[in-house]
Amino acid sequence: MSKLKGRLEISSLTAGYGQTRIIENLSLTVPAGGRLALLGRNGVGKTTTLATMVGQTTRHGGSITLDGVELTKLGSSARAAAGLGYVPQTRDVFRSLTVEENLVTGLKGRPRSALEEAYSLFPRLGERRRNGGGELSGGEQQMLSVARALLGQPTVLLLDEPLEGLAPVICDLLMQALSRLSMTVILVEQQVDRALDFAGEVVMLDRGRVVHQGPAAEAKADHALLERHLGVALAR
Ligand SMILES: Nc1ncnc2c1ncn2[C@@H]1O[C@H](COP(=O)(O)OP(=O)(O)OP(=O)(O)O)[C@@H](O)[C@H]1O
Repeated sequence: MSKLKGRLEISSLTAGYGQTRIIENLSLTVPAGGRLALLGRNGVGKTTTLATMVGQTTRHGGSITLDGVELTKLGSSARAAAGLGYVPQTRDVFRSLTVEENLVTGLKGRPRSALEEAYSLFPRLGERRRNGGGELSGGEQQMLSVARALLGQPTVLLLDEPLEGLAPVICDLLMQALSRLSMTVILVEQQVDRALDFAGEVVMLDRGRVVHQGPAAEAKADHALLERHLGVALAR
């Protein structure tokens, strides 16, 4: 049997935009198949952390390895080829292409029959395969964005606020689909309760630095911790 892939290790990472440093000396490890919630108040650097992993920021120091392969020396497309899948906050949907055409752009050389994986994960996309990307609801666009990333068969999936602006029933549907995945996932999310239910581990950021790291279930029960670092009060 082949060894499970997708061990991500970030060590002393400092990065930002040009000379502006947003994340400082950030270290975290996610085991192969692990699920990490990356949480923090607005503007603390969560998006910047994910964007740095995929090579879209200025890195000032530190390393990022995926299964021992140093990613920082690679460009964005080589990182994707190495196994990183990224669903940005902006939802990567081509509005002028149909759902199916959008999905085809994610095939990365795989046969067209692989599209059935996307339709089986999100039957709604199958029903709307001939609709334009611009005609979709916010929830359908998010499904499309996630499904397209998955068609590339990533070993690590990076999700930036996938639930933003979605109705609770659609959030349920999306989280159910995500919980069926077996790869490594880093989830940035403002819906703290859902993120902690999904993840095994949590990392909390404040002003670009790690201020808490530990099991998600313990964090969920520690209301003082959640209040201190996230400013949220979950229902008891
Ligand atoms: N392209 C950019 N150029 C310069 N500064 C930026 C850029 N993008 C973000 N920033 C700044 O970096 C800081 C961190 O932003 P980031 O989007 O990473 O935070 P976040 O934790 O993801 O916040 P949110 O929850 O609001 O998405 C903010 O001060 C933001 O203004």
